[in-house]
Amino acid sequence: MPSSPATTPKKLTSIDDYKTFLDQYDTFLLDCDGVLWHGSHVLEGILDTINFLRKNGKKLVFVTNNSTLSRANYVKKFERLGIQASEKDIFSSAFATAVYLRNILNFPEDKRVYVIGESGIVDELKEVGINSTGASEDNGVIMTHADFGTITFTYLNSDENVHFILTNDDSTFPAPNGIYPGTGSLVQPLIFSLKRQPLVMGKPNKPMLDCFFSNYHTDPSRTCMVGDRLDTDIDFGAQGNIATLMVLTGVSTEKEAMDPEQPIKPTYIIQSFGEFAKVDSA
Ligand SMILES: O=C(O)[C@H](O)[C@H](O)COP(=O)(O)O
Ligand SMILES: [Mg+2]
Repeated sequence: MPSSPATTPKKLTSIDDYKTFLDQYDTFLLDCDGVLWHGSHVLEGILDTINFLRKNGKKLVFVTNNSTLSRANYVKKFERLGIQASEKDIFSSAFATAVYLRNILNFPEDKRVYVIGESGIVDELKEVGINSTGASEDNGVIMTHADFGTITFTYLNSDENVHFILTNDDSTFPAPNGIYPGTGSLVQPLIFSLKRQPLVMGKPNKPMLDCFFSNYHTDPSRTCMVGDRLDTDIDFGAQGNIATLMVLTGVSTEKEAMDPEQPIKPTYIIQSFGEFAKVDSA
């Protein structure tokens, strides 16, 4: 069950609000899609904000449910977009999935995973010595956002010992020209036909929580999760017992966050993470 502050989120609107907020935290866990960028389009003010925060000694860590790239390829994407990043500061749902299969499932060396998805999960599995394929002699099935054809159904339906794992189950994701169905939406026909629930790795679930908090040590009282989704990013932060800042440049809305019926509430709300660049020029 999500643990979240019952209090009403505080909306940050002035330079003084921004300064007071920033003074409270040393480490920021940054979601990527909908906070830093839409696809490969970096949002306004983000580069200046990142440079300003780092200039002021703040630590930035990237925590994304987007499993399309390995950490190594995320480093290349960050650099291409003008952001310095190293693999140790990147936590993706593909990395959390690989860690889970290796350390928790102790995935058999002689078996392979059937992946529906992109190079991110294939490369991260390879990093931990797990081979993947699209053939039939496998005993694990992982999906990211891609076509969930009948082969997957046949495979998962044939043997209940076949692990059914999702890197993430986001219902949608923010792209440069709109919001599109995410992994969680694309897999519904399979869940309905199989009458079986997958194990989900990404935010806000335990595999991603364990992957981050066992690999990255930070003072929770001086750490803040920044995200665009209430049901993944803000819930992830709440379960990690850290403060949360919701931006309005992605999927969740201020109305949803302020709804008295909303069980998962951010500590703070801001229009965009790029707003903090204004503190530097104030
Ligand atoms: O379907 C997806 O891949 C996710 O919705 C999306 O990419 C989320 O990425 P994040 O906002 O966690 O960076
Ligand atoms: Mg996001």
